[in-house]
Amino acid sequence: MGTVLDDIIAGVREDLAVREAQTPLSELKERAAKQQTVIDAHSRLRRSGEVAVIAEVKRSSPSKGSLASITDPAALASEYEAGGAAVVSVLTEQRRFGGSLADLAAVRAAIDVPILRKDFIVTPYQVWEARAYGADVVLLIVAALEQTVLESLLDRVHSLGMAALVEVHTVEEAERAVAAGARIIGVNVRNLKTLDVDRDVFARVAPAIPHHIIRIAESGVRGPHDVVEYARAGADAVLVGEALVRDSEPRRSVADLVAAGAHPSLRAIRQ
Ligand SMILES: O=C(O)c1ccccc1NCC(=O)[C@H](O)[C@H](O)COP(=O)(O)O
Repeated sequence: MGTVLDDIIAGVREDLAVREAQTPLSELKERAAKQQTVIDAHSRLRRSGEVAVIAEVKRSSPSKGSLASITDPAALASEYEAGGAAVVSVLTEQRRFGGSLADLAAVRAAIDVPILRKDFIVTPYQVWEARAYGADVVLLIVAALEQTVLESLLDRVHSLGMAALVEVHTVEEAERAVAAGARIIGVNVRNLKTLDVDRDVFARVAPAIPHHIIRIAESGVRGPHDVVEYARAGADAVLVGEALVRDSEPRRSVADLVAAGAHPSLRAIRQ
């Protein structure tokens, strides 16, 4: 029996085959050429003395089922932007997360901060899709990719002027990400094979990531306290989904997380 991650990727590949049959790569490239220039995510994610917040648009998940209906993803993303999010993450996987490329396009039309296409990217076609629908950053999950595929996808992303959030869960995966040339590494404290969340994973894995690489703590943020804990363990940024989509005041909650990450007590640690 496959892991949750294997099952998700099998579904992603089936859906991808349908889209590839419907939309030739040449059409995606034409659409990509009409997009505004890629927005630089690096400079937004590493600000001296501050922890950046990546706020996620996510309707459901394998671990929690339905989280929020999110009838207007653009309106939610605008709230995140107004609250001070450095980057907005949009889940585009449909089967397990309820997302779509239409969500990505709608969010792109509404906000000016960089957008992360959060999906299970296994082919260059999906990188072109991300750019064609307005993303500036894509997620590459080390556990889902052979090393040579990871390296060639990273090259494709960088050649388009985009950024890649290279996601790891173990020290070994972090070493693979560094060897592949990752410039941004996210430590997901959720094990994508078991779905267990263990916030201590970040502190164990982060030391394997050199300081010139941006370090992001992904998952398990419940409020400002977790931002501070991740910052103390070396995070440049945090990625937050569930806590924000379930919140009745997402703008204020993002602002609270941003304020926690900018607290003067963290400056000494982060400079
Ligand atoms: O969220 C899941 O259940 C999940 C399962 C399998 C693969 C990926 C999954 N989630 C993606 C993420 O890692 C999160 O959306 C992201 O890090 C935010 O996490 P959280 O703040 O805990 O919602």
